[in-house]
Amino acid sequence: MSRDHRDDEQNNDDNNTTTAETTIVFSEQNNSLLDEDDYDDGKQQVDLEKNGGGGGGKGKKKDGNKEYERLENGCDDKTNKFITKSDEWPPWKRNLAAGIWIVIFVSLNLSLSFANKYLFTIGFMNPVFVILTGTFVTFVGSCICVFGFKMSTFPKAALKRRWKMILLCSTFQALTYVLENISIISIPISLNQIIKATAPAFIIFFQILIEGVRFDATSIVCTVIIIIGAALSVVKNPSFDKWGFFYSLASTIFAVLQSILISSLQKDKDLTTLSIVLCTSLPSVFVIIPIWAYKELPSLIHDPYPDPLKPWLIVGALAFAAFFYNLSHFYIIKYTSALYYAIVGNAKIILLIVISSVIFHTSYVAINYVGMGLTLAGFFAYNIIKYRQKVFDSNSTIDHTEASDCESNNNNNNNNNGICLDILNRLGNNNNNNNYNNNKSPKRKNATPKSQNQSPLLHSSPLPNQSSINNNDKFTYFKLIIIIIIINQPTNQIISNPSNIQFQRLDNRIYSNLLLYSSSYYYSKMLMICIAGGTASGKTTVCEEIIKRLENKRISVICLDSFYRPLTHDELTTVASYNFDHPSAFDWDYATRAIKELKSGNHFNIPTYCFKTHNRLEETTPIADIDVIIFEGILSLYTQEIRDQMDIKIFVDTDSDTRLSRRVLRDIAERGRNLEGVLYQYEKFVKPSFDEYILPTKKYADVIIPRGADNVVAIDLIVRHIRSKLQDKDNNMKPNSVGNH
Ligand SMILES: Nc1ncnc2c1ncn2[C@@H]1O[C@H](COP(=O)(O)OP(=O)(O)O)[C@@H](O)[C@H]1O
Ligand SMILES: O=c1ccn([C@@H]2O[C@H](COP(=O)(O)O)[C@@H](O)[C@H]2O)c(=O)[nH]1
Repeated sequence: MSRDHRDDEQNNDDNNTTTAETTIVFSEQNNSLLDEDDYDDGKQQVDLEKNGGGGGGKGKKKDGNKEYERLENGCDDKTNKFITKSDEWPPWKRNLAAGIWIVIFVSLNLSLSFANKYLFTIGFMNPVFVILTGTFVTFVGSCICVFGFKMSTFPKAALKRRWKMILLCSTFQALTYVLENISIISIPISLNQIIKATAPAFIIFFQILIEGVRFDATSIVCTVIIIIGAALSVVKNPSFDKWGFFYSLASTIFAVLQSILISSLQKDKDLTTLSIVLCTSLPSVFVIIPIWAYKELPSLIHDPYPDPLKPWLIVGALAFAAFFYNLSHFYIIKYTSALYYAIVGNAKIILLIVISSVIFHTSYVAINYVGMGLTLAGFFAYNIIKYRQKVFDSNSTIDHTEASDCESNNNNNNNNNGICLDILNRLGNNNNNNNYNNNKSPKRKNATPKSQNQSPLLHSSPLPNQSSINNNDKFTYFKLIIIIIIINQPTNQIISNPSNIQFQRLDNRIYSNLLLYSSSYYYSKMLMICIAGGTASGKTTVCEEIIKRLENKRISVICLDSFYRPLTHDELTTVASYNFDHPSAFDWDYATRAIKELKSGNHFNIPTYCFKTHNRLEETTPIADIDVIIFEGILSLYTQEIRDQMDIKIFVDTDSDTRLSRRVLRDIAERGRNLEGVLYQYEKFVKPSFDEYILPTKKYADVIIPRGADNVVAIDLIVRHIRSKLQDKDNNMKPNSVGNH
C-alpha cells in the first residue's frame, strides 16, 4: 500500500463510524486478506447532490446544452420525467386522481362502444371515418397538451431516432382500430372482446417465432385454454359471422404487434405515453385516409341520412371522447403504473363482454357460455401468472440491490417500461454477449485495434461481433416485415370484401392491455460489478484479467467514460480549462438509467464518447442478456444510486506516480495529447479531483486491489467470488424457488 493511501485510510478511520460491510484489501506481499475498518457512508456523495445529481456545474449553464434545456423545461434530473405540480401531490391526492381517470377511462370506453353501435343502428355506416376523426382529434388534442399545456416534452430527438418504429407503430395502430371497428359490424361486441382475449396466444406465437423463446408450461396451458374457449364461444354461435371474426382476429394481431412496438418505444427516456400518442396519431391519420377514401367516401357523399345532423354530432362527440380516452391512458400510467393500467384494461374487457351481452341481449347457445367461461378463466389465469412473475421479477431485482431506498427509484423508473420486457429489445439482441463497451483506445495484448472515432466495442473476448443500434434496427425491421407479410395475406382478402362491412364501435385501445402479455418470464440473474480507481490505475486491465478468467461467461464492460457529457461549443473553445475529472463532467442521470435498466434485465444502448472530439458519437452499443456487467470508471463508486445496484464493489489502488507515468504514455499514444497538455491537465484537474472525489469513494468498496492487474491473488479471489455468486443466482433461478417470493 502506498503511503498516501495509508494516510487516507487512517484519516477515514479516525473520522468515521462503521457500517455493516467489511472492506477487504488484497495485499500480495503476504498473500493475505486484510480486514479494514469501514467508513462513514454517504458523505462524499453530498457533493453530487449539491450539483443536482451531477447535472450541475458546467454542463447545466451552457447555452445549447440539451441537458440544460431539459432541466429548464422542468425535467427531473434523476428520473428524467417531466415534472408537474402533481408529482408533488400527497399519495391520497394522486390516488384520487388515478381513481377519477380510471373511472373516465372505463366509462369512455363503454360509451364509445355503445355510442358507436347506436350510430350504426341509425344508418351511419362509416366506421373508418369515425376512427379517422377520432385519430385526428387525438392528434390535435395531444398537440395542445404537449405544446400548449406542456404536459410532456415534444420528443424531437426520440422522433429522429425512432421514426421508423413510430411509423410502423402508427400503421399497426390504424389497422387495429379500423379492422376492429369494421369487424364489430358483423359480430357482437362481446364476441369481439372474446377474440381480443386471445391476444396472449399471439404474443406467445410471436415470441416463439421471432425469438425462439421457450415458455413455461403454465403460460402455454392458459393460452391453450383461451384458444379452446374462444373456439367454443364461436361454435354454433347464432351471431357468428366469419368475416367479422377474421377482421376481429386481424385487428387483435395488429394490436399485439403494436403493443410490442409501444412497449419498446416506452423504454425510450424521451417518450411518455402522451408523446407516443402525439407522434403516432398523425401518421395513423395518413394511413386511415386512403382506406376511408376507398371504402367510404363514395357512400358518404351519396347516402343521405334521414336525420343528417344527428350522426355528425355523435361522430364529433365520439372524436372528442376518443381523445380524452387516450388522455386517460396517460394519466392512469402517470398516477399509477403501466402494470396497473394493464390490469384496469383487462378488467375493462371483461366488463365490456358482460355488459354488452346484457344490453344487446346477445344470443348464445350453451356451448358458447362454456367457451366464454373458459376464455375468461384462461385470460384471468394468464394475467395473474404474468402479474406474479412481474412482481417476483421486481422483488428479485430489488433484493440484489441490498438497498431499501432504491426501491422507490426502481419503481419510478419502471413505471413506463418495467412490465413490458419487450420482445423487440431482445429481438434486437445479437450474440455478442461478451462484449467490451469501452470508449477507450486499444489496449495491449488481446485488445482489438480501433481508431478513436470508431464504435466503442473493444473485444477482449473470443466473440468479435461488433454491432451498433443501426444494425439491430435493420434486423428488427426485417423480422417485422416478414411478420407483416405473413399477417397481411388474410387481411388483404378481408379488406377486399366490401359486402361484409357493417359498423359497430369506435375505439378500443388494445395495446396497453397487451403490455402485460408481452412481459415474459424473466429473472434478474445478472451480477453487477463496479471497478473504481484513479486514472490509469489499471481498472481496464483488471477487467480484462477478470474476463479472461471467466471465459465461459457472458460479460460486458461498461465504462463510465461513455457517459461523459458532450462538450458544448463554448466548452470546446476552452477545453484546456475543462475539468473532466469533476463529477459534473458526467451525465449521471444517463449512467444511472443504464445501470438500472441493465440490472433489471432490460436492454440498453450504451453511448459512445470520443476522447478526441469530447463529444458523443452516433453509435451506441446494445447490451443485453448477460451474466456479468462490469461498470468501470474513475467515479463509478461516486453516487449512491449506482452503488446500490452493485453486487461487488472494487477499488483499484495504484500509487500516484505509477498512474501519472502510465497516463502520460497512454494519453500521448492513444488520446492524441502532448506531454505538456497531459502534465498540465494532471496537475490542474486530475490530481486535485482524485484527492477530492475519487479517493474518498474507496470507502465504499468491498474489495481494494493494490497495484491493479499485477495483483494476481486478488484477481483470482475476485473471480472465484464471482463464480460462486453466479452459482448462487443459478440455484435461486430454479423453478421451485419462485414460490419463495
Ligand atoms: N499492471 C500493469 N503493468 C504495466 N502496465 C499496466 C498495468 N496495468 C495497466 N497498465 C498500463 O497502464 C495504462 C492504463 O491502464 P488502464 O487499465 O487503461 O487504466 P484505467 O482503466 O484505470 O485508466 C495502460 O496503458 C496499461 O497498458
Ligand atoms: O474528453 C475527455 C474525457 C476524459 N478525459 C480524462 O480521462 C480520464 C478517465 O479515463 P481513465 O481511463 O479512467 O483514465 C479522466 O481522468 C479525464 O481526465 C480526458 O482527458 N478527456
